[in-house]
Amino acid sequence: MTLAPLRVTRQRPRQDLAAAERAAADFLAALGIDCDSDGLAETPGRMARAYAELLTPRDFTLTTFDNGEGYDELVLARAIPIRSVCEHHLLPFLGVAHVGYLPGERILGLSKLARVVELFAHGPQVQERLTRQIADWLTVHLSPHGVGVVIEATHLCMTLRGVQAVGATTITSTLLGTLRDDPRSRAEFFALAGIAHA
Ligand SMILES: Nc1nc2c(ncn2[C@@H]2O[C@H](COP(=O)(O)OP(=O)(O)OP(=O)(O)O)[C@@H](O)[C@H]2O)c(=O)[nH]1
Ligand SMILES: [Zn+2]
Repeated sequence: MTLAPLRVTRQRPRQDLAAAERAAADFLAALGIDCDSDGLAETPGRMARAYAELLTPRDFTLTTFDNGEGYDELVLARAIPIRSVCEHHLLPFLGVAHVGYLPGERILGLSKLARVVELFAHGPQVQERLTRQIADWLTVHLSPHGVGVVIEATHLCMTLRGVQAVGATTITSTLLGTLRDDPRSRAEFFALAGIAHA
């Protein structure tokens, strides 16, 4: 097998944690929350660091391999944990992603499917775009015959506040190539992902 390591790095946004901490303190003060008590004194700093962590993806090395053995069955990673923040409220949405592909020229290490999910989950997102970005990225880097991505998530902006639809989950999917066009492959993908599909 031929190794083709590829270091995946994201252009990190300029981050000024001290400014973010001051802004968090102002934000809380504007909402009438007094940070002078012992318990809250460090909170603006924690908020700044927590959001910096949530919004910044980790770099990783992606190694793809020639599909020398010609493996042509579905490869699927089920229930990859997903955590992101919605770009409308900057509140978390949490759930799982099922990511599969029908190998073409290239295959990749199984852990990298979860890495790709993590790469796009960081930063302000909407679930539909996140789903599509994962599928497109795999299509570009693996030239597979098909790609399927399903995300099932709970949005805290929908459950904790607003409409307070506690327990509601949102499912999004992107199917490309054979997984979109061939009913048998599509049904197999949904069956292996454990999703009821008419
Ligand atoms: N399509 C989509 N919508 C999202 C996502 N995350 C949050 N939203 C929605 O974004 C919308 C923002 O609507 P607005 O009316 O501008 O904001 P809002 O007044 O806070 O809306 P409510 O949540 O209904 O109180 C809401 O309907 C959210 O449920 C997502 O990933 N995809
Ligand atoms: Zn939201």
